[in-house]
Amino acid sequence: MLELRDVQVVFDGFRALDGVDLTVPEGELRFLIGPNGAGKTTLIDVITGLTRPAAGSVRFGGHDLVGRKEHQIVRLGVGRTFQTSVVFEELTVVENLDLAASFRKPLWSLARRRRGVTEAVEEALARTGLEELAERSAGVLSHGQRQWLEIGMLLAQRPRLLLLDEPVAGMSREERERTGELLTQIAADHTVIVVEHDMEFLRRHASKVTVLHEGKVLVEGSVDQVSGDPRVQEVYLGRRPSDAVSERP
Ligand SMILES: Nc1ncnc2c1ncn2[C@@H]1O[C@H](COP(=O)(O)OP(=O)(O)OP(=O)(O)O)[C@@H](O)[C@H]1O
Repeated sequence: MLELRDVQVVFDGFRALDGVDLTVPEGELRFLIGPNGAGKTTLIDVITGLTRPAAGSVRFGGHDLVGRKEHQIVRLGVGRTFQTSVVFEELTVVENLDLAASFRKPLWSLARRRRGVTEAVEEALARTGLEELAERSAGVLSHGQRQWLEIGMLLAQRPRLLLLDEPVAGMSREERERTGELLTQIAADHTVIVVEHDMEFLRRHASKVTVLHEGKVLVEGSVDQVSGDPRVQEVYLGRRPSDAVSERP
């Protein structure tokens, strides 16, 4: 379980997070939305140790995360994707997965490792449906396949909590659908937090949504509750039209 209490992040006097409380039980697929600058990425940065909060607590699986280094938080089972790609284009799909899997391991185990594909890599390939492309260079993947590879790289690190930043951005309709199914499958045995703007995607795949606004949790609930809430409609007015949550299909 992930639990944030009264988390504050201040950049040069500006409150990027202003008292965030958030509880995500184990095995939940939680979506995080909010207008530009609401604090979504900052929230992920705080959980993963990239940004240290000025106040508040972040607990995960019985551990206090505040003050820990990023790699220590990875070892506790927290993994994230970034908006920018971390895939090595000149390596194959399986080599990228293998490299990602080795990040969490101590050096001695790498030195002793047998040749061949580890169980974690095998599993990541199967889950993301990339088996057929395992030996292809990552540089030739389509945009969607590359995003799945990044999710696979995260899975290969065997995290318990996955934080995904806009995983369906730029994907085709069909790729978005597959990604939605993939996230639902992953959430069967992981806790997953997804930052996503695409309301149509949320309607199809989200059960619980947290809306951030000006560094605070504005509303939390089902997609229907959230999109029907006048406060949510108000904060999205005049912003990116694609974010207009009042639109109905
Ligand atoms: N390192 C930083 N230094 C100063 N200000 C920052 C820093 N990081 C973020 N901010 C500011 O904090 C606020 C929240 O930013 P954040 O990136 O968390 O928002 P977001 O909800 O992820 O937005 P977006 O949808 O645009 O990605 C913004 O006003 C941003 O300009």
